[in-house]
Amino acid sequence: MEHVTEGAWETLPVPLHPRVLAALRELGFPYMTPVQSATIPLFMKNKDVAAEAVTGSGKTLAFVIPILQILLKREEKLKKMQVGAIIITPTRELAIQINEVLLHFSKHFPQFSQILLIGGRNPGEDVERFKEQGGNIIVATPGRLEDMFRRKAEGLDLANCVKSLDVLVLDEADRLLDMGFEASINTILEFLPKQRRTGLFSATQTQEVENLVRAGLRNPVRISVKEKGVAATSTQKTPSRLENYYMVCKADEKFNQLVHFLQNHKQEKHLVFFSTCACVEYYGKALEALIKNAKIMCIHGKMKYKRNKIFMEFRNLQSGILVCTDVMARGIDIPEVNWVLQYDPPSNASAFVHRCGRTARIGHTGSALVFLLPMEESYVNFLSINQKCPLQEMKPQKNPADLLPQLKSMALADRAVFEKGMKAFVSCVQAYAKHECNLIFRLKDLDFASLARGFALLRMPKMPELRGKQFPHFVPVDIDTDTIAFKDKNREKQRQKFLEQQRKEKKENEGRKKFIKNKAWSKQKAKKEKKKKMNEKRKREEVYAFFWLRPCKIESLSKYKLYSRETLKQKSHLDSKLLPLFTLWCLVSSNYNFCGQPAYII
Ligand SMILES: Nc1ncnc2c1ncn2[C@@H]1O[C@H](COP(=O)(O)OP(=O)(O)OP(=O)(O)O)[C@@H](O)[C@H]1O
Repeated sequence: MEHVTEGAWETLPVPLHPRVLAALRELGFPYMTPVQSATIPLFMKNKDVAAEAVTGSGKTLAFVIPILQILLKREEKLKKMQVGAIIITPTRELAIQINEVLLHFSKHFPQFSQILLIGGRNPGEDVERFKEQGGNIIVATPGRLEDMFRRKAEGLDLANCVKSLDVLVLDEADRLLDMGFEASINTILEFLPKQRRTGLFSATQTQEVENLVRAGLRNPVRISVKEKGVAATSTQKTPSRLENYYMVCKADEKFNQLVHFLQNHKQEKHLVFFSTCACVEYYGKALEALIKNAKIMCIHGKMKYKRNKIFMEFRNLQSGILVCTDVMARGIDIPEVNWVLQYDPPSNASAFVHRCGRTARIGHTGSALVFLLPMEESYVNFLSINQKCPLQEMKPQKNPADLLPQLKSMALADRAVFEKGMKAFVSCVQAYAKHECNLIFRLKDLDFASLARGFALLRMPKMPELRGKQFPHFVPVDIDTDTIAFKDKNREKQRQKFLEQQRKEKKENEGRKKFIKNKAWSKQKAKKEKKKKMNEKRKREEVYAFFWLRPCKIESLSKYKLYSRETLKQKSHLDSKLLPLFTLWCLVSSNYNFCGQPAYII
């Protein structure tokens, strides 16, 4: 460990509280890491810091310790409901992890209350917990913290509680300050006092000054810490002890290569990253079915309540595979992860660094492997330049077992697998279109047929991105996929009921269409008849209007000559539009003559 730490804690210019030192001894950390020795003295003074250090280099303690020291130094002790420090981090798992690290220290300081505010729990319970135990130190995710500011009606005036704030920390700051969290972070920052210390921490720290100003940093000290033993000129963002590989293979070979790799690394601990939740669901089930004697777990952002349980369970495993999305990309500190496998490259380059950083932490060794399609190979060069992340090539296994037919059989046997595969493929194509490096990840050049074979699809799905395209190299399975039933009897019963309902509605609709069509025709016919009668009536009315001009008894009707509309037009030289007006004028002006002679009726 000495190769990654420098200096004992006692050498800090500002001595740490004895109980902080005691907690560090309990953890077995006699020495500081470079980022800790660089950041703690500055943060404990009135300095705002923007710290950048490689993944797994101890940034958490670099802000947890100063927070405790600052609160211990307060002249006016914090009351129960007064908030002295807030730590914001992008994911629930990371907030849970930081909260645990903090608890290890705050348990030595009973005068400080600490509260975890994250999604996936009942916000009303959070309000009650806060009112009951207070929250001198808050560890939170942005959405839930923002929500808590809006619960004054429930008796929690958080806006008032934070007036005593001394320290704000944004962990994984570049992620928190990007567009995804912009609204929440801006809302939260508006409630916080400007007079405070602010610290930003990340392995890929934001460089935009406006982001630093937005976060409320004043004359921040930028701390960019190298690993010990690495050349000062090195700008590599991944740990020096990380062995980073890439493998080039076609889309319909990737899954077989992945399974071959995992089957040959069974007694180890791996993270396997996919681009979407649906891919995690589909391939997680597939790996579970195809790789025997290995613990395979899945976690992604759309899971509501299982996430925490799965995360804690996997952390305690000696070996196993966690299939995940980027919800596990940043900050997660799982001991002894041997390999980070990226089945899908991440949507942005900084996520690549953070994913790799789940292994080779704090001086341990570790390896990472990213699968690239032939057309994506230039990503290697991009990573080397943009993220200072050098990769070595790993050749694909020659003739690995082809497991795709087994995956197809699973889909034919259970509609749940079939639907998961289709949904995963659609989500993968849609995610591909959103790559930050869209010059490398070009949707228009993607071989959809090969990709569909890699998903073991039974047929190509209907989706806008595929509209009008032909796939001669994709051979669909020759069955009507609507006949594939769910293995789960209840789900199949529901489906059949739904299909029956659809059939009935379709029949009704056809009947309705026919009726409407007939009705429309008959309506049209009736309309024509009506129009004809209307026209005849109008003619009569127009002329009758003259008839009324000369009040006479019905028996004398034969004496009157009835002008037709056309004749009236000719005689009066009036435009047909004006004729009704003229008629009206005559009625109104009781002018009984027409063209200088009494009106006649024929
Ligand atoms: N001074 C130290 N001595 C030994 N181990 C330490 C020390 N400080 C932290 N560690 C351990 O190093 C590991 C990584 O720490 P931490 O999670 O804080 O890294 P990080 O820089 O925040 O990583 P990431 O960038 O992924 O968030 C943890 O297991 C932690 O317990």
